[in-house]
Amino acid sequence: MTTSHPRTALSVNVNKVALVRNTRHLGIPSVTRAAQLCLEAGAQGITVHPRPDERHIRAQDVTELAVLLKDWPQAEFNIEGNPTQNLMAFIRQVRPHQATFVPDAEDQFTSDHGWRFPQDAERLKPLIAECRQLGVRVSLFMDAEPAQMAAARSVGADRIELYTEPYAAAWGTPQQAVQLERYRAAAQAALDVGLGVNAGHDLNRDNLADFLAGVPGVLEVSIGHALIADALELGYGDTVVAYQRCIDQGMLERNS
Ligand SMILES: CC(=O)[C@@H](O)[C@H](O)COP(=O)(O)O
Ligand SMILES: NCC(=O)COP(=O)(O)O
Repeated sequence: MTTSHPRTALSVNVNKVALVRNTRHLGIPSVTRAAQLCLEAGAQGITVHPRPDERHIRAQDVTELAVLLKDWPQAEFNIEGNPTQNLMAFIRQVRPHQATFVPDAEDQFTSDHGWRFPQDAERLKPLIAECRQLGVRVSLFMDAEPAQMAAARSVGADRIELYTEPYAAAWGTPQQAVQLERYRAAAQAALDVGLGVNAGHDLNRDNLADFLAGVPGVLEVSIGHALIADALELGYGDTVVAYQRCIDQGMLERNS
């Protein structure tokens, strides 16, 4: 499966749709319906993070989304998780476009840090190699540390995903410019060693444009928590359109 996107791609993370669904045995809201509506509105991809405790995305959701995405050949399926826990079984079964490796513990509240090198190198190398043999691109969830990017490349990753919570927490405060500079430098270091750059965690309609205006070469943002919260008010379609406008605004500012 191949994808090409001229602008930063929006991958909608549907974890939180599953979280609400799982509080009853009625199958609503539907995860596949949410994904379909987001894709119809112009989202370029769907992200899930099936955690080992299945608190939100379940194995069946991954299978059903993979079937849905066959009707959307230009859209990307991105599965996130820890490859030393449950992620690799999904990758072997579904062969998504992208696997995002995240170093979460089994009971992690939410993702809160990236891989660390050299500590994580040896256990990641064979898992990255296996994904690439399966035709699956690998992105490593990373803190905005420029010095870590060469090591991420040398273990065989195609891309990194910058963990954006520290930027999101600083947005609108005097620390915003300091954080943006960290992310700019980390993205540039990644680009310099041949890595593609993704970004995600706590991005929202307020902070997204400034991020893309300040950070070079972002190929994809994956956004879930804030986007699904917005969709409760605006509906999936209008929400995706609103996030695409933020992306366009950020890229316009970057290029002007
Ligand atoms: C890797 C990342 O930043 C997201 O996957 C985030 O961890 C979402 O997971 P939850 O929806 O379980 O918080
Ligand atoms: N990779 C980040 C992601 O998929 C969504 O993170 P969030 O927007 O739910 O914080």
